[in-house]
Amino acid sequence: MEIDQFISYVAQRDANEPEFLQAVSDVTESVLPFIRDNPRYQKEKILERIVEPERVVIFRVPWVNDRGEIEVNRGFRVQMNSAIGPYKGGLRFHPSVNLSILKFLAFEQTFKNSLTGLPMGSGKGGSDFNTRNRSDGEVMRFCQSFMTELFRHIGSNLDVPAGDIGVGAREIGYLFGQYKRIKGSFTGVLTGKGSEFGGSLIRPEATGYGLVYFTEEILQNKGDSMQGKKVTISGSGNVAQYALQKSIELGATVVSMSDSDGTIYDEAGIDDEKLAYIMKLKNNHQRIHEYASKYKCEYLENEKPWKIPCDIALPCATQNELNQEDARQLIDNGAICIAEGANMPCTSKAIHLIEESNILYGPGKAANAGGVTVSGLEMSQNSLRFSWSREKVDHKLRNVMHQIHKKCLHYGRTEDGHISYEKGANIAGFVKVAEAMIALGVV
Ligand SMILES: NC(=O)C1=CN([C@@H]2O[C@H](COP(=O)(O)OP(=O)(O)OC[C@H]3O[C@@H](n4cnc5c(N)ncnc54)[C@H](OP(=O)(O)O)[C@@H]3O)[C@@H](O)[C@H]2O)C=CC1
Ligand SMILES: O=C(O)CCC(=O)C(=O)O
Repeated sequence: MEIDQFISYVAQRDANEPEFLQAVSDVTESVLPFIRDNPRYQKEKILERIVEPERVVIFRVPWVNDRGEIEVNRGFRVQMNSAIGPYKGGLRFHPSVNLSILKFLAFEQTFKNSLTGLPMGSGKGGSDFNTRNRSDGEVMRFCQSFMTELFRHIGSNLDVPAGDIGVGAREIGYLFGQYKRIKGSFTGVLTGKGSEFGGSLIRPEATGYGLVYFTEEILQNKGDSMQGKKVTISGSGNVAQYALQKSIELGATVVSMSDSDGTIYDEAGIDDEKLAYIMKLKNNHQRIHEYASKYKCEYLENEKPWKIPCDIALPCATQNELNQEDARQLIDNGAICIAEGANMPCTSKAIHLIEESNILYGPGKAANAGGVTVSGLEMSQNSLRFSWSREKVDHKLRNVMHQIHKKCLHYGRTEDGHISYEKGANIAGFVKVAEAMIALGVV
């Protein structure tokens, strides 16, 4: 089968799902030639099966706001693939959430979770609920209503959600509280929990730290490192904050952060004290432009950070935030590496340009796998009824990122001898799930 043929087969069934089609197309480009060389995957129709979620649940989420009015949101859970373990993946609360976005995220999660080497299948869920400008009481009532339906579809051996955009420690706490209340039992049904009630140390830091560990791996493979590099980061949420913290710890200078209103450009570099201010700001749902007023740096209203000259760009906000033009600008300004903290932040055209330009590219499913890795470790600790130290979890995280890098090298060599991390991550993620699906029969 040709790539175009397969994409039109998927497009016929999922015509109104552009983000999902984009993710499928990116993966198919790497995986289809590999399948041609291994015809049993074709005979078993693995690709046709892997793009079809095992189950999708869509539900009504009615709740009462602070003015006593009823509001209604839509809830989703996409249970994508359970061949190698229980469904696992975050919940996103953002007004843009729809089925296409959640299916692309769940699809990416299939390959990412496989790459970690841990026994986790894939899923993703969420709601079009906007947490911005909502009181804690409103967020709590929304989360309770959301879980009042979701609880019947999840379980510690069935489906274990976590956070994503708009779902942090506060939301996970409310969701877990409601699950525990309805079920009357205390189980590890969510990850990213507070450390007081079963959460793993290092989970908040894990995606950002893992991203920088992976970036350091791909640089070291070229005899280079983060030391002394100028880094631009987009976003200012969970992933961005800890990517920044680890980058400065490894000797880099980070000069930007952003939110959906604009970008701050601090040429002097954002140090630990300034980061503490950003954490306080963002964790209180304020805007990043406040930083520019306080530290008297440049604020680029309604702009992304990609025109700022840098060595390394770490997109950590959202999908399709770095397009072909942005990639061109980064390359022309001398960037040597782009590694994805967000899921699918680079458009397909941007990826093609980056790969053709031979600068280093760390695809999200490898580079941001640290978050779900520590979620997997949280599940292990919950099963053991035990908590590991920060050092132990961090050591395991670092080792998983090292192993993911090795898998990318193994499958990522191209005909001209260079390493495509895109190809390597897609094929390495695919093989484990495909083998499990074959072993489990046609289910
Ligand atoms: N949390 C995790 O463990 C993992 C997260 N990821 C991915 O990382 C990315 C960031 O997630 P996370 O840090 O957890 O989320 P947060 O909600 O903590 O932060 C999201 C950040 O991205 C910005 N943002 C969100 N949507 C948009 C948009 N449409 N345009 C511009 N900026 C936007 C937000 O700005 P604003 O405040 O203005 O909304 C905020 O700064 C996502 O792609 C997520 O899927 C990947 C792996 C694991
Ligand atoms: O920790 C998890 O289960 C999922 C994290 C996540 O949503 C992701 O990897 O995109």
